[in-house]
Formats: sequence, C-alpha cells, structure tokens
Amino acid sequence: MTTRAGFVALIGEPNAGKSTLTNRMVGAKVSIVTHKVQTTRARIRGVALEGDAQIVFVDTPGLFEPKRRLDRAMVAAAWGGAADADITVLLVEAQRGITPGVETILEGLAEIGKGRTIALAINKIDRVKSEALLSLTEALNERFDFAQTFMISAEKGHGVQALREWLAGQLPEGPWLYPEDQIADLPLRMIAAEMTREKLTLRLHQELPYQLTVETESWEERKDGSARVDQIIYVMRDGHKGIVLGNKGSTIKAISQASREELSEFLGRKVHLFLQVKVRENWLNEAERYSEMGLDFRDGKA
Ligand SMILES: Nc1nc2c(ncn2[C@@H]2O[C@H](COP(=O)(O)OP(=O)(O)OP(=O)(O)O)[C@@H](O)[C@H]2O)c(=O)[nH]1
Repeated sequence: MTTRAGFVALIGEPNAGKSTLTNRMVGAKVSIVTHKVQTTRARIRGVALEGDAQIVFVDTPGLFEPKRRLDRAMVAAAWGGAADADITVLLVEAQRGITPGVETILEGLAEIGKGRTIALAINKIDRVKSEALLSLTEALNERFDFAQTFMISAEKGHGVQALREWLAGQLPEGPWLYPEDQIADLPLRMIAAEMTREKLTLRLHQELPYQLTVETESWEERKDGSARVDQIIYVMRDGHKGIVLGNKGSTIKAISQASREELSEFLGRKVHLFLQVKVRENWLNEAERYSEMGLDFRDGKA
C-alpha cells in the first residue's frame, strides 16, 4: 500500500480555533490533548489518520505574542514551523475578518509562502451570513494565492472532513512518521509536557519570554503501578535558567509539585516527576527537535 505522511502547520491568531480544529481532525483518541490543555504550545498538536495518510499537525509557537515585540530572528524562528511544513493552513475567524493580526500573517505569507502549499480555512462560519463569507473569501484570496479555500466550523464540524481529505491527498508519498502503535502514546507525553509548561507560565508570568519549551524525555511504567516521568525544560539563555530554578531551587520545586499533582490526578495513579533545566539556544531547530521525539526523517526534510 502506498502511504502518505507529512506535516501540516496551523497558523492563525489566538482564538482562531486551532485547538478546536485539531481536536476535530485527530478524532477521539488524541483529542484529549487539546481538551485538557487550553492553549496549546506543544510543537506537535496531534496526529490524524485519513485513509492511507498520516497527518501530523504542528504548531507555530510564538508567532503571536502580545505585549512583546519580536525581533527579526524570533519572527523567522516562529515562521520556521510553517516554512518546514508540507502544508500550511491559515485559519481566519469569519466574523472578525481581516484584523491587523491577520494582516501581519498575510505579510508573513507573502515572504515565505511562494511555492508552498498554503490553504485558507475560514472558521466559525456558524457565526456569519453567507454573503459576508463570500466577500471575505474574495478579499483574502486577492491578498494571497491560496491553494484552496475551505469554509468550516471547527466547533460544529462543518467542512472539516473535506479539509482533512484534501490535506491527506496533498501530502507527499512516504512512510508514516509515527509507527501506528506509538500514536496512542504520544498524547500522554504531550499532555505531561504541557502541564509543566502551563505551571511554568502561571508561576513566572511575563518574567520569562515565551522561548521556553518542555519535553518529556522518558516515561517509565513501574511495577507498583506508578509512573516515572522525566522532563527537560529548555530555555534559550543561561540567565533564564536561574529564573526557572528560583532561589535555592524553590521555583522549580513548586512547579514540579504542581505539575506532578495534576498529572497524578489525570492518570489516577502515582507519578514521580523529575525536571531538569537545560539551555538550548536554537530550540526551534526542527530537525533536532523532531529527531529527539523519535521521528524518522526522509531525505531533505526538516
Ligand atoms: N462559534 C464557533 N466557535 C468556535 C469555532 N471554533 C472554535 N470556536 C471557539 O473559539 C474559541 C477559541 O478556540 P481555540 O480552538 O481554543 O483557538 P486556538 O486558535 O487554538 O487558540 P490558542 O491556542 O489560544 O491560539 C473557543 O472558545 C472555541 O470554542 C467555530 O467553528 N464556531
């Protein structure tokens, strides 16, 4: 059987519906990821199967960071996720139309979008009248040459299957990126990483810039029914390390405790959580990150 596989980057303003759409696309098995985690920052949002195709949805963290001016390098890094993806889907909220935020994305697309497969999905169509949809579609397509336009309601499910089938058909032929039996495992690690990330964000507020990521390094099921989970918090600069650790390690301790409790409650069993802070200057480097997640890479990809 010929299989297809690849990455689909979902871009759009905060609240555009990226999480809701991913939920719909990946189905019940993986949707737990985004139900639990409100604002997804994980690099991989979920994996969907459609016929013979495996669609890996990836995120573009930091593309929008209100209150923070992004420098060029950061913007470039944030766009990296989209640039490396096989397909990019821009989600625009039907009732909000071309906001200044959408303008910014369109400008970004003009720079990186040439020769790439970029689709437009107008979301929340349940909120507007069809005439408004048509003029918005026209206006957006005048601004960028989208490969295809979809009208969807991620929440109600309208148009989602058509988008999914189209994405599957656009992906390059190749072996699946995740072995089938690993797909079920993936979300749990992601959930765990996301929990820790959320605790970090809550605790550090704006103190730390967004370039911080959490990865679940290992997950070990123990005979006594508990789980040992090792995570690494990657920061970009040495100085950030101290902030995460806190005075005499007080911050990381509190974060670890809060995250462990939540994970424990979520799993319904005991969890031993071990956190480590490491500096990784270019953590957005796709190839490195993906290969650490155990992914195989085809030649020339990421
Ligand atoms: N009416 C309506 N609401 C929707 C639809 N899709 C998403 N929403 C709502 O829009 C809000 C934001 O959706 P999310 O999926 O969290 O948006 P997001 O883009 O993932 O947001 P961030 O992760 O914060 O960037 C939620 O309250 C959703 O329920 C839709 O098709 N129709």
